Amino acid sequence: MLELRNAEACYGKAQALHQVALAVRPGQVTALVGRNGAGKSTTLKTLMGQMRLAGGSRWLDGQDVSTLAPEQLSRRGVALVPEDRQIFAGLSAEENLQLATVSHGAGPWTLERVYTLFPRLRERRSAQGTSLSGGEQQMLAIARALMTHPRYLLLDEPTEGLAPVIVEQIVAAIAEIRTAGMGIVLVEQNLHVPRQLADHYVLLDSGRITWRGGRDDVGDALEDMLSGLSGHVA
Ligand SMILES: Nc1ncnc2c1ncn2[C@@H]1O[C@H](COP(=O)(O)OP(=O)(O)OP(=O)(O)O)[C@@H](O)[C@H]1O
Repeated sequence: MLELRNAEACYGKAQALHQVALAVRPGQVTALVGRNGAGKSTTLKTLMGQMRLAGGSRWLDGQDVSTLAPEQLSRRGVALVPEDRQIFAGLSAEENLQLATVSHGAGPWTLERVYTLFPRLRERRSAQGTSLSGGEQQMLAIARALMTHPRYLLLDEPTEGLAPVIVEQIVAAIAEIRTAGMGIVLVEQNLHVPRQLADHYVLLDSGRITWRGGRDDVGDALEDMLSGLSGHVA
């Protein structure tokens, strides 16, 4: 289990997270929802060790890993797919994937396995990062994270701005990864994608968790809370 216990995080003097408690379990998808600026990305960065904890703690499989750097957490099986994807533009799709192999070695995820998950990437394996579409870049970003052999995968708005047909492919891939036992945190601004995947929901507002519930608890109330907060929920 990957956990934050009463996590606090700050940008300079501005506190972005207040007492955030979150547990990510193997084989389950936790959806982190909330409006722009609510603290969703900051929560993922705090799970990944990219944000220093100003208070509280981070735990991985029962061990306090509050002071570990992102590289150390990556080696222990945590991977973040950032909102901007960070594809190496001058490298081919396959070279982007091979870089992860260089840094993390062989393991359960191989080129063959990620190409089976995302057949489009096999077709585009020689294409430069710059020539990939937004959807292909997102698939590549997820595939590259998988090549680090994570047990916990943190996805920051993986379907933002993508065509519905691509969104469905990414949703299907996330569902398959979950079945393989991955613990997943899915950040989204709306409920469309989480409704197809999430076991648990956490609503963030101004850096605080203001609501949490299971798949069966999600109804109009959460929809209303989200639309009341953001005004542009799908
Ligand atoms: N690099 C930064 N420096 C200063 N403040 C930041 C920085 N990144 C985020 N913040 C602030 O921290 C708060 C939480 O931002 P965060 O990006 O975590 O929200 P979010 O829910 O992911 O929103 P979005 O959907 O826009 O990505 C916001 O008030 C934001 O302005």
